Amino acid sequence: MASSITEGTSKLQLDPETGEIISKNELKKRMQKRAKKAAKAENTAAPSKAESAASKTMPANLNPDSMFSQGFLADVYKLRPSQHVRTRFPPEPNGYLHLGHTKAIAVNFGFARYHRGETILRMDDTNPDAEESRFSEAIEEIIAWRGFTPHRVTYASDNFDRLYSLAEVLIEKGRAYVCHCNETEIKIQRGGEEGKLPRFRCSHADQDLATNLTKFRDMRDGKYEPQSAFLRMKQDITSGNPQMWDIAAYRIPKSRRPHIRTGTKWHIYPTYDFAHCLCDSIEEITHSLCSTEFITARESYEWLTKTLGVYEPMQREFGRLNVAGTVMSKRALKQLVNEKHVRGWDDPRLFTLAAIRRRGVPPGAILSFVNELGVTTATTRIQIKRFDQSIRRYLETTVPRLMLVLDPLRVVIQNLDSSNPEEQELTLPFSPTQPEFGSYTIRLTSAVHIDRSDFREVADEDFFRLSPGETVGLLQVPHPIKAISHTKDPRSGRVTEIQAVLVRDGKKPKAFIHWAPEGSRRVTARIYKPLFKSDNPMAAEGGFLADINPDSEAVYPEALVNAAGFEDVRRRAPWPPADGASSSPAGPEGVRFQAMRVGYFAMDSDSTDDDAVVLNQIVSLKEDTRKESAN
Ligand SMILES: Nc1ncnc2c1ncn2[C@@H]1O[C@H](COP(=O)(O)OP(=O)(O)OP(=O)(O)O)[C@@H](O)[C@H]1O
Ligand SMILES: NC(=O)CC[C@H](N)C(=O)O
Repeated sequence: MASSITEGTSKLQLDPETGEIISKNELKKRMQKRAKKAAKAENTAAPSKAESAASKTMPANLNPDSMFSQGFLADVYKLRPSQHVRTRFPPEPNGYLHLGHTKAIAVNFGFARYHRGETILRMDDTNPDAEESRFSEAIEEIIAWRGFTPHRVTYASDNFDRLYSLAEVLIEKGRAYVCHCNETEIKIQRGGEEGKLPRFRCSHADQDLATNLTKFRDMRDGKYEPQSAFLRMKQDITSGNPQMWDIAAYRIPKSRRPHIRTGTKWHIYPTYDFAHCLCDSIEEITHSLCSTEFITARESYEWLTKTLGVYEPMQREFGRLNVAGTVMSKRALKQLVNEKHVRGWDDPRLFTLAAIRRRGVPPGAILSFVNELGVTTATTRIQIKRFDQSIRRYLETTVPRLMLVLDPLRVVIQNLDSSNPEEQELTLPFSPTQPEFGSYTIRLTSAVHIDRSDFREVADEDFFRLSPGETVGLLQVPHPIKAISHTKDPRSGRVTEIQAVLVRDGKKPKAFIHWAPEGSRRVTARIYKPLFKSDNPMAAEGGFLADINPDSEAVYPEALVNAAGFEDVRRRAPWPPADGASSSPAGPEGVRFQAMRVGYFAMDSDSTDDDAVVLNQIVSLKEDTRKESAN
């Protein structure tokens, strides 16, 4: 009995346009009808539709190695075919990592793994004004969640003593000087406002070595006011590359804020341009892979290691990953959090990695998304829906299925045969295609709950679900039900209950709907839409806050899910079982499932130990084409 139900329902298909679960034949008919209609409307397809169609046909799990075995990253390796590859991922601990960073993580960790090398996670902590320990802790933790294990975790500040000595060496080589010019003076030296006037060096560049050394030591010893002196590298002021115009190596920060690791030990801090390449050199990085905004910095990177005669790593740049329809800048995120437009840095509507994790996206899905995009030197700007589509594809075969009724409406089945256990005890598979996921039991009770949207008070020939006098299948139940009457709340006019019967000898219904038996577990379900209305919130009229979509979160506090099935899914979490998250303890978000006809869900961290379960929708089951412009 159970197996015949399983077989029967595995032939049912989701109508991607209406969200209904219908028979294969019915779907075929509908598809033919739509194809005819589409053929008539030829040449009218918008580019965004073409993009989404292309992404739908993309294979779910590309060979993860192809990113390294061919194309840009293979060429990078050929430029320096090292025996022992060592890369680094160098975030500044001044905020939370976001979706864009996943590309840099995948590139650096993946490149080293592919070449049997190793990756250092280096906190680029050269600016005490902006950095906090909580960010470096969060970065370490989220990298572990992504499934990557750094060879070592280092800090640029580990090398502060060494960097200081190298700065003195640079002075001794006559390739650095202490300068006291202000911003306006420097601008003039660099060709004026428009950069068209002749460039020249200031008189400080002519100071002798001893003066420079003394002044630099005075800077170190706190004898200069903030911004009254800085160490400049003596590069090539005639170069066409502004990164070679005697850029800063050491500075005295404006605020005297203690450093997260070295406290008040230092009055001076190395700049990115001085510290980054030298930390790469000290750590013997072979391939320093970063995003393309650092291309112009490559010349000074190479100049510095060469001039100092230290080990020379190779820097190469890949295109950034930008996401349309959201904000990722730290300043904007901070404002959204501080002004409580969202629940926090990990609000599932944001694109920080913490938010993506909380939403329930598995780390494996992120990797497969980056693989799909590939790596070149071109910037990739993706729509949120492309990311969602990739996650959907990943989850389709990796998580179990349950039925979740968001907005329950009670249906009394008048003629249930309680003496016939076969009619009541149903065994449901967790997946129609993955028998190893197993099954769970559900009881067809004399009253069940369906979703309010699956009932219409007036029958309509285009509505295949429940309406008076019409039949509909309950997913996995052998016989369909027919609505015979319903009651309403006289004040609100809302339908309160439906009376129905099982139709034991009728035709196969055209559509099937999900349901929950009496005694189901009540949960709160949160459904998300994009947080912003436009594609480019930062450019929106009135600023990004004015662009917030007021309907970005819908909460269903009375949702119902079958208790036994849910408990089993929860007990066996994380789903997918081997998703790369093994180095980090499984959080509530590992409890993932497909709610049939509704979407993919994961348990939220707001769920409490006393069993109040909150669910987040990870992604809908299909792209929401009604809100094309908002995603
Ligand atoms: N959108 C992105 N796409 C690809 N790589 C990125 C992106 N943003 C940052 N990276 C890379 O991640 C690494 C660490 O970056 P870090 O956090 O210091 O950058 P950032 O530019 O300050 O980031 P943010 O976007 O948060 O301001 C760098 O190598 C950088 O090239
Ligand atoms: N070269 C790089 O990877 C740059 C890293 C550096 N933390 C930054 O400012 O983005």
